[in-house]
Amino acid sequence: MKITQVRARVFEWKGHTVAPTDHFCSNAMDELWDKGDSMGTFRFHGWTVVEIETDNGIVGIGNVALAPRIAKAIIDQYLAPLVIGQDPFDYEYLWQRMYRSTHAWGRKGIGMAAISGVDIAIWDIMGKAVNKPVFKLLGGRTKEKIPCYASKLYRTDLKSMQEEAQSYLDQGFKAMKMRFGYGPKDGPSGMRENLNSVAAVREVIGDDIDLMLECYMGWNLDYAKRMLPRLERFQPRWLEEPVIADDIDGYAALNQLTSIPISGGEHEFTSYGFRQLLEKRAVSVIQYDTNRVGGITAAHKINALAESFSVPVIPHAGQMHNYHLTMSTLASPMSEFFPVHDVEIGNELFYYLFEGDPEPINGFIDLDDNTPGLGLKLNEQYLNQFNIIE
Ligand SMILES: O=C(O)C(=O)C[C@@H](O)CO
Ligand SMILES: [Mg+2]
Repeated sequence: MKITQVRARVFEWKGHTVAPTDHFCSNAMDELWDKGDSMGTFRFHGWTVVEIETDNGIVGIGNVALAPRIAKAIIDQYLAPLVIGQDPFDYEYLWQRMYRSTHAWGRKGIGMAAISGVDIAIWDIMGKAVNKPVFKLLGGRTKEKIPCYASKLYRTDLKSMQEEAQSYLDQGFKAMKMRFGYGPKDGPSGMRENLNSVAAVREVIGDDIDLMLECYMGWNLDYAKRMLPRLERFQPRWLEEPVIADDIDGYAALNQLTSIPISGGEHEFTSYGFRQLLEKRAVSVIQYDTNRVGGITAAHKINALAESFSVPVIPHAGQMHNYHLTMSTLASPMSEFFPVHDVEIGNELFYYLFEGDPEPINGFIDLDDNTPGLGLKLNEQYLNQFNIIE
């Protein structure tokens, strides 16, 4: 079997969106005097869809969620010529070919995200070619079904957050993640706001539900050091990305500071990046996203690495490209799940683009043993609501 064509298309949402309100979610821009559209650091309303065709008619589908127009240009100009004419089963060779030939500029960030999209499509082809789901190619089913946590609870008024938390309980979720709205610039009153929001959610969910806390890199080390002891009484399952992704020593300091596990890795790349995080004991939970970290080929290696350090892997986002990895390793006890709703941040855009993602039932998702590949196809229903760049 040979790869004959690589097609990268950008899908930009032009349909209805919900605008985030002020203090919706702390983020890395909050430290600057002129934050500009700071929400833009994590809001993305476009996606790259990669379709790779083979000479026996199989089409594999991959995706990239970051900087879609740049990802498309990288795939078109650099990556497609490297994989066309090659056997998709040589996935490790093809990964190294893409990684090494773009190494000067591509090993982290959007270069690696573009490689991820191609790699995911290659794994989809392999699954379809042998008529097996991708998780069977990665080691098979290690759990009856995958527990997942509801991930939204952006900072709004506390009553709305409480109602939202209650809705996840009603749907049977046993874990959920909330976002902080305030950071260092907001002083003691912002600290109080942050603590009040956690108290409000805990009040509704009680002590028997796991609660994860997300900073999205919107704090700094000093602020996080002052917040962590104050948060201990809420017993969070983890505190996520308190500082910017490059401050690995900061993560390590915070991870040793209190009983609260520090999580990260959503903005880290390849097994080399994760080896650093693990060796420095910088994170207690690993959160790569397969569509950035280097695809399934890289994520599979990181799972093995994490297993040897006894650090759980709970990938960012969930969604099919991550679920197959979670299903096939004991290193991964759980998945994230973005509730389906109107387009707001962009995380939920995935469901407008693709169909086939499993719906959670009572806080669990399952994968079908008989659906070959990743099990995704383009969702025709919303195609006319996207500006599609060929
Ligand atoms: O789900 C996460 O971990 C994210 O970081 C999502 C992002 O949209 C910020 O909340
Ligand atoms: Mg996160």
